[in-house]
Amino acid sequence: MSEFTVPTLANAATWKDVQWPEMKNDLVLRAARGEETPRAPVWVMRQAGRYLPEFLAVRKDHSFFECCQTPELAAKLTLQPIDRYPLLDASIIFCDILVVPQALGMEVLMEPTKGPVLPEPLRKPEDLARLREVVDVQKELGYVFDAISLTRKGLDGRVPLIGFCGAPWTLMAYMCEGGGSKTFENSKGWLYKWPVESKKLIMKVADVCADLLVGQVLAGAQMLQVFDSWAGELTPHHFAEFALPACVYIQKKVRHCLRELGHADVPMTLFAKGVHSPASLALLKKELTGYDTIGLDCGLDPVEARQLLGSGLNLQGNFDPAILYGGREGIEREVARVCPRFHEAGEGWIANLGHGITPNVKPEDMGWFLECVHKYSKRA
Ligand SMILES: Cc1c2[nH]c(c1CCC(=O)O)Cc1[nH]c(c(CCC(=O)O)c1C)Cc1[nH]c(c(CCC(=O)O)c1C)Cc1[nH]c(c(C)c1CCC(=O)O)C2
Repeated sequence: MSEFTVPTLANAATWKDVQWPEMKNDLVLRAARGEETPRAPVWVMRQAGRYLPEFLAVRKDHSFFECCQTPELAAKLTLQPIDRYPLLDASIIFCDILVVPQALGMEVLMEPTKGPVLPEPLRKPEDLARLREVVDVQKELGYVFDAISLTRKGLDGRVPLIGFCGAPWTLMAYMCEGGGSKTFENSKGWLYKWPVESKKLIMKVADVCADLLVGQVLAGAQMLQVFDSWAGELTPHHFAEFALPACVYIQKKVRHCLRELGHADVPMTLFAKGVHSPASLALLKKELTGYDTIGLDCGLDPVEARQLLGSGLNLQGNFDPAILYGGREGIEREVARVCPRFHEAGEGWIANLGHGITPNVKPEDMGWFLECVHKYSKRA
């Protein structure tokens, strides 16, 4: 008996009959499989969002979660950057990591100035009883799957579609804090006060994350990324004890379920932001986590990271998001500086920022950044 339960998904039997448009650009999939590509494929975390006027126009009339939950809107927002920037090599589904706490039964609001707010955070182990015992991802998150299928059609093979989820520790932090935090007093408090219950919570979240990713693949996602945005807040010991094992569990469960469902494997990326200690990076080796690609934030040098991460693993990243405030010359100079570092690091490379694109970036500067990556990432 396997430790994993395959989720019940509406298209578990029918996905095989769907014929997707032929891929015109699969560079990112090739890099994610470890192939050396003629230039680095490029996409940008949070590429569909607040810096785009066409996004703001849609958001004027619809709340954030309404956008996530309405497949037509989510597909439209996902396609906006692809329509605007023909130099993008991947799309990422418009959604949010906080749909998983919602699926577990928690209320999540997106407040204009504060960001996410969870009005009733988990403050003690007894609060775990408030979470749904079993989560039917098809029922709770079927809208994500519908958005994925619609988007894949709308992409018409232009670029691959990435599905994603938040990592369990990052989601636990939101669920225990009730929103963003500077001190992480409640979530880290949990880890020290109630390590056993913390693991229970993290693994409960991990199961839903894995089911969500499996559903996304069956619906048409071609690559997956797990966002552990708050991994760097943990001590290396807690990262190894709580955060990383849950990400590894997700990787194993997703691949197991895809096999059981007769679906081909897909490349998986782990973005553990802020993880810089040599000991922690050494734990991210391919043979230890099973992820194909590791996302680097901009606090790491690609060559140094490669030494610690070992071979057989692709790197993603890691331009400073502030590069986009650097003007045309500044952008070009920095892209020209960073590309050789990735070439020296070797093996597969997917160019990206080291964290999400920030508000107030001028859309034309994003376009120039993409042009520069196309030019300077060419292999000699
Ligand atoms: C931590 C985290 C969240 N969400 C996400 C993360 C992990 C990545 C990271 O560390 O940045 C991931 C995410 N959020 C969103 C996407 C969509 C796809 C993409 O364009 O990359 C993705 C991949 C849309 C979004 N998620 C959010 C917006 C802006 C909301 C709005 O329109 O008001 C978008 C486009 C809101 C959000 N959602 C979250 C926060 C903290 C906020 C508020 C601050 C902010 O705006 O970035 C939680």
